[in-house]
This record gives sequence, structure tokens and C-alpha cells, in this order.
Amino acid sequence: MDLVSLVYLSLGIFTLCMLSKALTVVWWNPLRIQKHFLDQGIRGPGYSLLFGNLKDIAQIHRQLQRAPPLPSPSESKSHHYMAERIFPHVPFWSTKYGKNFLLWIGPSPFLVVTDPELIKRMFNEPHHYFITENPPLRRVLGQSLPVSVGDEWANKRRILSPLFNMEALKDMSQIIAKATNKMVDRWSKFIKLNDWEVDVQHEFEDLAENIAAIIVFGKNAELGKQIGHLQLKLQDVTSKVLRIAYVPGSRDEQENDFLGFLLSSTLTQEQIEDECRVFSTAGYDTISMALSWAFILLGTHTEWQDKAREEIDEVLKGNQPSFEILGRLKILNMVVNETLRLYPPVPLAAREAKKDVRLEGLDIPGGTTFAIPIIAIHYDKEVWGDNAAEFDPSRFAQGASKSAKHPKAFMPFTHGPRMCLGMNFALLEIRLVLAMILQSFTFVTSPTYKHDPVHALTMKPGKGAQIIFKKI
Ligand code: HEM
Repeated sequence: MDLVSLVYLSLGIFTLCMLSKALTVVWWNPLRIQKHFLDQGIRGPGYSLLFGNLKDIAQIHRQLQRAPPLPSPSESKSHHYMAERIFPHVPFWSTKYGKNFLLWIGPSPFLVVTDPELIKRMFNEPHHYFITENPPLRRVLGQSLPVSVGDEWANKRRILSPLFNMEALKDMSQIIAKATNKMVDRWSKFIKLNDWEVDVQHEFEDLAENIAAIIVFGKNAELGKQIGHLQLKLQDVTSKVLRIAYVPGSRDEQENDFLGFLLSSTLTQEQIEDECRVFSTAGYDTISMALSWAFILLGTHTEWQDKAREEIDEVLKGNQPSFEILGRLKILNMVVNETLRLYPPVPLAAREAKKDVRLEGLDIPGGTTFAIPIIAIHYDKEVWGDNAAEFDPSRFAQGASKSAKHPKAFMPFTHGPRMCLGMNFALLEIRLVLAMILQSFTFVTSPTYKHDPVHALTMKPGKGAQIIFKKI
């Protein structure tokens, strides 16, 4: 055989190998996995070559865009449309294929799970699961805790956990109260004579951002705040704050902010930058959205606003709420839980099976991603009863674990070793700000408010959260 023929033959073999590899990925593997799940009773919309179910999902979303605008919470007692609004393909396919079903994002299998028992088991098995690779999230969050895996995650989680211990939370409550007081004073000036309408979404974004910047960057809060404003230049700005931190003499010996804590840990400069970014940006967005939804709901269901205020007045007697006393505000806590149930700021969690695992009688092939649509679980009538879609804080009267038929069905922060690290801080800030505003003002949701929840990393009111306030 001459050289040219040999080259052609090698090229032919190479092309055949590549083609068979590609066919395995986009055709043979998906069909094999689909059958594997079908044999175990897990059905789904069926794999289509290359695209999986992406086209079906796009079509379901397009249909949603043609749907009439949502009724405002004051027009309809029920929020039943929420899960359909945020992830329309989930209720569409779960009605057809059952609580857990298989769908395909391109050639990658996604097991959509809404069975709380299966989810509980999965959340408690950190060694078998790791957080899903999420390139857009990684760009924002770098190598930080939420996107770390394995031993690296365990090490960082251990280092970072003391940031939110009891003593730290007490200190933070003072920072939150001081910033909220400033906002209440400013509002009081506007509300002196007349009712005052304001988009609380922007107000709470500002407030939560200020608080996060002070807690993370201490004296350098103003510079730290730029991180939120200059999303695209995140890297540069965070580095700038940190460069200042590393200049000898630029910080007092024992500054009591996150940055001081992180600088004294074993984390590298790059890791510290990433964690600062999570705490100063990702954290405050979730809190401000939870606060916005709480005001929209309490401004509509004013009977619960009155109940919460009565309790606050009885317990606090006009004094400023403290970290210790928040635990005694039972109705306020019920209202916050019910808000996080109906409008979870993070409506979706995910895990990926590192290797083949057996879970609740199911054999799961390694590489399968679990999509956990928190919002769909929070609206499941089988778990929450027939009034699942209604705002009824009394379901939390005996605590979160007794609020539904399954003790772990309430999962705005998820459960298990990988649950939200900032949960106690977030609940502290939401409760404190709500209590302080309820002490000073009454409010109703404005007729100008348009109910349009959207999902953009967090779940937010798409057209603002207009609330009308009156001074008490
Ligand atoms: C209402 C507010 C918040 C909600 C609803 C929320 C929700 C969540 C959820 C659902 C997760 C994913 C958990 C999982 O994959 O199992 C998470 C992770 C995380 N959250 Fe939050 N979060 C909130 C506020 C915050 C705040 C204020 C901070 C920081 C100051 C924070 C820091 C984190 C971190 C570091 C993780 C990753 C934990 C890990 O992977 O070990 N969160 N959060």
C-alpha cells in the first residue's frame, strides 16, 4: 500500500471512530438510559436526536407567553398558577408521567424529582452527589462554596460555617437594625402628610445590598457595593477591595467583618475573592426578593398584617426588636415561612450523580442530573392539602416540619449538609426588617402593581412591587 492510500485509510478509520463516538453520545447512550429508567417505571417525554426535549420546552414556554396576564393576588385568593408560570413544563409533564420523570436537555438526562422522600434521601447523601456544573453561575461565583465539589467543598464549608454562628448573628442584627432605622426615617419624611407609594423591590435591593456590603467589607463597604453595580467587572472590583485589604496598615488589627475573618483563614486570595462575591451579591438578591414578596402578600392579605403587628406590639411594647426576641414573634415567623413557600427566591435546586447509585429502590446511572423544582413541591396538593395554592400562614403554627404531610416538604433553603449556609442570616434580616417596618407603617399593595413573577436566577416581581404606606 502506498503512503497516500495509508493516509486515506487512517483518515477513514479516524472519521469512523469519531462518528461512532458521536453516535454513542447523541443516540445510543440516551436510548440506553431512557430504557434503563423506563424498566424501573420512570417515564418522560422521550428523547429526540441532539436536542432532547429542548424544542418541546421552548414550545411550552411560547404558549405561556400567549396566555392572558396573571390576576393580581387581590383578584384571586389562589396562587395556583405559580409553578406553571415559573417552570411550565414541570406541571405539564408531571401530570402526564408522574411525580418523577425523565427529560433531556440535549443528550443529557435530567431526572425531575418532586417526591419529598426521594429528595430528602438525596440531600442527605453528599458523597454520592455533587452540585451541578453551571457555567453561567460559575462565571459569577468563581470557585466559591456553592459551586465547589468533594473535599474542596467540605473544607470550605468547615472554614466558612463560623461566619454565621450565634455571636456573629447577634452582631449582624445590630447592623441590620441600624440600616433599617435609616430607611424607616427616610420613609417617614415622605409619608408625613400623605399616603406614599413606593416600589419596595428597589428599596429592599438597596437596603440588603448596604447591609451585605457592611457585613462583608466593613469600613470598605462603599467600595464593596460597587460589586453589585458592576456585575461585568466583578473580578476587578473585588480584587480592588482586596488589594486594599492586603496593603499593610490599611485595616485595623481586628476588624469584625467577613473579610477580616476570611483573611485570617487558610483560604487563598482568589478563594477569598470568590466567597466575598457570593456573600455580597448572591446573598442580598435572595433576601430583597423575599422581602418584596412578603410586602406584596401582606399588602393584599391585610388581616395577617394586622395579626403580625398586634403580636409585635404586644411583645416589643414599642422597643426595637433584637436578635433574641425575634424567636418570640410566632406569627411573623409563620408569615415569613408562608412567603418563602409560595415565592421561594431560589425555585430550583440541582444535583448530579457522581457515579451509579441506588436511591429509594431506583438504580441511577452516574452522570444523571436531578432537577428539584422547589416551587412545584411547595404547591403540591398531595403534600399541602387542597388549599396548597393559598396564602395561609396558619399552616406553620406548629413549626415547619409539621406544616405539610411530609416533614421535609418545606425546602426554600433545601436540607442536608449542603443546604444554604446563609439561612440563619437571611431569616434574621427578613424578620428584623419586616418587624421594624410593621411597627412604623400600615400598607396595602398598590392598584398599579402588576403581578408578573419571573425567574432570573432568583424569582422576582417582574414589574416591581408597588406598595402604598401610611404612618401609624
Ligand atoms: C431568602 C434567602 C435565601 C434563600 C431562599 C437561599 C436559598 C439557597 C438554596 C436553595 C441553596 C442551594 C442549596 C442546595 O443546593 O442544596 C443555597 C445555597 C447557598 N446559599 Fe443561600 N439562600 C438565601 C440567602 C443566602 C444568603 C444571604 C447567603 C450568604 C450570606 C447565602 C449563602 C449560600 C451559600 C454559601 C450556599 C452554598 C452552600 C453549599 O454549597 O454548601 N444564601 N441557598
